[in-house]
Amino acid sequence: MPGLGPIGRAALLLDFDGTLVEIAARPDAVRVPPELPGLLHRLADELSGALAVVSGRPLRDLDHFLPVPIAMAGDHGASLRPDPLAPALDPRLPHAPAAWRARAAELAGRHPGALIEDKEHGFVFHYRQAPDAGPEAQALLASLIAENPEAFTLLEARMAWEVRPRGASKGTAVSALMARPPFEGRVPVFIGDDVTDEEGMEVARRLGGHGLRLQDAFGSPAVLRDWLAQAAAPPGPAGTTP
Ligand SMILES: O=P(O)(O)OC[C@H]1O[C@H](O[C@H]2O[C@H](CO)[C@@H](O)[C@H](O)[C@H]2O)[C@H](O)[C@@H](O)[C@@H]1O
Repeated sequence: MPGLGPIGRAALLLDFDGTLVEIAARPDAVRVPPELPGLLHRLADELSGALAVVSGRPLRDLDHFLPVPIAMAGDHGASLRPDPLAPALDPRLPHAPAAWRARAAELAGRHPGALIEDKEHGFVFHYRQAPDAGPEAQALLASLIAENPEAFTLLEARMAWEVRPRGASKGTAVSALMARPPFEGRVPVFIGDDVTDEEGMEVARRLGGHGLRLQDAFGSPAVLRDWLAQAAAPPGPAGTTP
């Protein structure tokens, strides 16, 4: 990738869905290339640990898809685990009322293909396989959030609407990561594909780094993975991580 300077000074902050892996029909149908976890592990080693996946996904999903000890921020910054070997930090954010989720589930039940994904503090209404449900879901969730707009906000994602607590975002995750070793003092490079990534990109730029939109800088997750593979040390014998 042109113009970023030596990779060794960077702190890499990578979105997951649509950036490291291609978008799939459902959240659980995402395909992780078998070499990706090992590649991220090697890159993290190369950067003395200054690599984090910063995702809207819960940490449990990230651990499932990427079973390697790297820093992670999940739930759009609401779950932060800067030290891969320590428990996640507890940001004390509010939890969306069960009644809101029940109303959303009732709407999803009327639209075959729509589904609800639970998060630690909120939930997502996915309509990729039920596109007609999108506007109705947006209206319903906006009306629910209007009951407590100081605590929750509605986030537009790719063919999905997410009820998210205020007080955390990919921007807050980037700030928190960059304020501590091994990220501190490095040049943040945030790479994402979605509107939900813009706050992360903005903070990376504000800190003197780069906020890159995958579509403009790489074109596709496969091209990004190739670039990361070139930046990483080669795998050890039989594909093991050195
Ligand atoms: O921040 P990210 O790592 O990009 O996560 C954003 C959301 O990604 C997932 O949903 C999206 O990807 C699904 C699988 O490709 C796709 O089916 C769905 O339509 C997309 O919205 C994930 O399910 C969410 O929890 C993340 O917040």
